Amino acid sequence: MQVTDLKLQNFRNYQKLQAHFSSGINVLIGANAQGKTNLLEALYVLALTRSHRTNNNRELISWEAATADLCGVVQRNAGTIQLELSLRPKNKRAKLNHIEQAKLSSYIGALNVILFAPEDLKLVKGAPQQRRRFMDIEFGQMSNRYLYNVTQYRHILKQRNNYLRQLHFHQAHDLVYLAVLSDQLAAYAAEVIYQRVQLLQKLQHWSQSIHQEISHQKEILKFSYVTALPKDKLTSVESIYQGLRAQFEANRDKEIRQGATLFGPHRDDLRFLVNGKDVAVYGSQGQQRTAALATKLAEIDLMKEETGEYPVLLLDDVLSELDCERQTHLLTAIQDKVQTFLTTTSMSDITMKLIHSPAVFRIQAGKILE
Ligand SMILES: Nc1ncnc2c1ncn2[C@@H]1O[C@H](COP(=O)(O)OP(=O)(O)OP(=O)(O)O)[C@@H](O)[C@H]1O
Repeated sequence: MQVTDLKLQNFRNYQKLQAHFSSGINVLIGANAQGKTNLLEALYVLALTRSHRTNNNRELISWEAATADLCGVVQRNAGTIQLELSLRPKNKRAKLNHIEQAKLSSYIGALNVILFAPEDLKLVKGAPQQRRRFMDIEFGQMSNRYLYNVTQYRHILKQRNNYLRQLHFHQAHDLVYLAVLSDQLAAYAAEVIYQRVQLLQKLQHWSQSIHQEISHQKEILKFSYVTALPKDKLTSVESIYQGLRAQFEANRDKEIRQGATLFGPHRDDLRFLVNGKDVAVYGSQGQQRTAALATKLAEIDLMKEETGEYPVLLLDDVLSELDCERQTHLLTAIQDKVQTFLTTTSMSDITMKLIHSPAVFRIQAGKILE
């Protein structure tokens, strides 16, 4: 799929923008603080209805405005879709082909994007939240079922945590109600965990071959899903559900004491193994970056496998973070295959040579200079 046109009104430092993009590599070039990342962020927000940089809509709306409007035309195999998103400080409205979508989950998926920023190179070593977020964002775009289950899970988790706190402070006493919440939570959690395990297996398949190539066939990358449940319980939704119910039951007093849910997808993690060793613990920085790069590139192929189309790739200043060999891998993997938006303050001659006929956009103070 590709974004052919984008219109922005009062989004960050873009008061008004109208742009037509190439189906290949779009290079957004400009000095610092001119709006390159803001433009990538606009595409990300248009796809996912939320930003990767903030949870606060107010920050996305230009300082002097009350609403930000984003409109994009997306070319897909099945035809053209127009996406419209209107952001206010406390709410948002999304339309597909002029029809308002009551649920954001029916809007998300019309445009699939993969964002790759310098902090993604820390995916392996960074905090567990980063890896959970990675799974939720990417799998949520690939699968409506995942998106639905993870949204419901978060909703019930909030309720259950509130109720555990009330029990802790003796403001509530009904343990039957807690059991009902535990059951509901275990049901959604089981779906999320099962799908994570399944999709990670597929992602591993794609990332292994990319990783082997970058490491010159010397290393094998594997993913391991980290959860408090025993591995043999991860084979079906039903056995995960039963396992979680048993955990909630066995740890009821502990959870009330702590006033929080201690088990479930919000506590799980993802580990990267290279030749059987945890690369976050034993790997060099280079190995950790290679594992992260292979994983991000594998997402492109997995998304194609799951949705039938390549996503749009957003590369925020990552080329400067990669050495020449990894840059070459990245650019050859995406070239002539995936529509890409790439921000940079300057392009080296070597990089420019690697990109076939790039469309170059000069960004200055929230404007694209022709
Ligand atoms: N809500 C907003 N309204 C108006 N301007 C904003 C808003 N939010 C951010 N900005 C401005 O956007 C600019 C930053 O743009 P952006 O993050 O896209 O930089 P960049 O071009 O990617 O630079 P760098 O190369 O340093 O990353 C800053 O000048 C900032 O003041």
